[in-house]
Amino acid sequence: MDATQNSTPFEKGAWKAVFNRCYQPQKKLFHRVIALALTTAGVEASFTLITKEVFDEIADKGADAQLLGYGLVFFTALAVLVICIRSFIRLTGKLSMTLMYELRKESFEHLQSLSFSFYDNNAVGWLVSRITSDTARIARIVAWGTLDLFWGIPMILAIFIVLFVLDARMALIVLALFPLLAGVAWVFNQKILNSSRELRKTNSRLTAVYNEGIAGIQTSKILVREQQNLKEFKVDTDKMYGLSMHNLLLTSAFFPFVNVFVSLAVGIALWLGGVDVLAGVLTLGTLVAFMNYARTLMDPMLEVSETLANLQRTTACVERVMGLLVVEPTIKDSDAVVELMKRAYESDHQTLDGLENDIRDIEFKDIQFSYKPDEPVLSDFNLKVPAGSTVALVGPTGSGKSTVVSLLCRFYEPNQGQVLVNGVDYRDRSLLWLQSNLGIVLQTPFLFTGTIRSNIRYGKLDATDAEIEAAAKAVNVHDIIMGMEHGYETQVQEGGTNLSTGQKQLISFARAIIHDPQILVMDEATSSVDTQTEARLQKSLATVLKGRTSFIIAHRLSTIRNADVIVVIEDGRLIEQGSHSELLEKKGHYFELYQKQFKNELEETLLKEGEI
Ligand SMILES: Nc1ncnc2c1ncn2[C@@H]1O[C@H](COP(=O)(O)OP(=O)(O)OP(=O)(O)O)[C@@H](O)[C@H]1O
Repeated sequence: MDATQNSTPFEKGAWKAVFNRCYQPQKKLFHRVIALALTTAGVEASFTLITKEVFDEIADKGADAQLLGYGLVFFTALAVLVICIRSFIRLTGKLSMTLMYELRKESFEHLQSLSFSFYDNNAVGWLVSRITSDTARIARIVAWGTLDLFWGIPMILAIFIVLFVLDARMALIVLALFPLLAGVAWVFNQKILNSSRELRKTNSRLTAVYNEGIAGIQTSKILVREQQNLKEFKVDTDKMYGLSMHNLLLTSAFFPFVNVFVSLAVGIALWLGGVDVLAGVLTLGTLVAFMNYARTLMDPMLEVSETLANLQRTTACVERVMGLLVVEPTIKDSDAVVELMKRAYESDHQTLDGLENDIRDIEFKDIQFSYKPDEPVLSDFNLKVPAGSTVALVGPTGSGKSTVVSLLCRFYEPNQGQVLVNGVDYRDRSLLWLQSNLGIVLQTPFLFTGTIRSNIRYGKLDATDAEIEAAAKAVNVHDIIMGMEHGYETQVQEGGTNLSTGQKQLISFARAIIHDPQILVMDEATSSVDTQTEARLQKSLATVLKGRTSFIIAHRLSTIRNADVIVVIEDGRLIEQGSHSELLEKKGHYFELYQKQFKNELEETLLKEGEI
């Protein structure tokens, strides 16, 4: 199942699912919040009854009225109320934060397990919103909504019952007004709901404009787009302002309306009750109780209707987050492999799946692959590589070179055909075994926030400092790191903005080889590094590639020339394969490519080497 921006697979039962997920691990906390909500409702409702008794006592006994007992009960109830309020604020806050943490952790862990194809369909910004704002909203509404509903509904019921017990006729008259109030409140809520929805949409657009404006500031400046950006930004901010004002007007009209309405109910109670008190059929205490309850009833009613509206407003968030959590990774270990891994674990086998660890050869056999149906990217792709060889993948842009290495790394799996490791389909081996034997250097190096040391350690979490330095030395970046003020402890800023692309590239190279992978995948990316870094990379390459099976998307002639096998790909097909001299001799596609693309580079190199 796929959770894309445009569709959520969880249309029904999303609330039930999210509530179960939240409730099960936090049962105790939920029960405590519910107990506090019920106690608070009971205590609050009892105040009016105490007042009634005081009035009746005074009306009955005049100056002889005994009020001390009532005072004590009143203060005890007050003390209990204060303790309840303090406790529910603390516990509901704790519940809300715990739920948010758990939902975020679960979503994040789940996202990490998903396959690349999932990320092809879901933008990063959209996913970040799900993990941050949606989870926070859900946690808040689940925790505080539980409190409000378990306080509000029992309170409303208790007041209804007391009013009927006190005087059924008056209770009916006062309560007859409430369906009207509920109707008007519903209309207001719908209007506020619609305008809030529109407001949120505009806000998302505005955030996107902000993001683009800031992230793409350099491009905007170069293209002199600032004025246009400002114009677009103004349209959205004006709309946001208008919608916010509309929302404010609705809300500000709603509360005075509610107040007028409640006062009307209280006035009717006063009028009818007053006549009855004068006629001696109603006690003064009961009249006061009626007026108080009619007023008090408003709070739980408003709270419950607000909570229900919030639940409705949050349904879309719940569907999105739950939709995300039910997406299954498309690439995972089969049941048979899981069984193999279980047996290997029990027998303490050296590899995760109990099969041989040393890679002897890798073969792409009759591979057909497409990212989207009916748009083939690789067709009839066949290639067998003995261990220890360096394979250079060359070909025009978009020909399928990166796709070949994505399939090798099992980021995607072939639609047809097989990738065989030692003659065994890699789907019959543990995914973790394969990926822990891979070292990857991408075209655009990515470093995490943290120190340079921790970034290299990502490649082998238990690496010692000596191993980290050895890896850095192997790729010729040790002296660059030592030249920095804080050496290996230098902090890498978000996105590695305080390092040059070349430095990032070399550090990610050290990270890729620290765990001594059997297979190394490299996107050479000469375009993004300066000549000095290129020279460093070049120097280290011979040592690093030794004894490994390497797949290099090669841009540099020197790498291509030194590769054991050059594979020429065009339109997703392997059209030529051989060593540099073999392919030149053949005077085919590689020769043509060489003439067009690499000859200038070769001449420059030869000039440098003084050969001509
Ligand atoms: N994630 C993806 N989803 C859909 N199509 C993709 C995806 N990645 C690549 N493609 C398409 O597959 C084809 C091959 O792309 P690939 O990146 O493998 O080519 P390449 O030879 O590595 O190109 P370059 O040298 O420019 O990096 C291209 O048409 C590309 O648009």
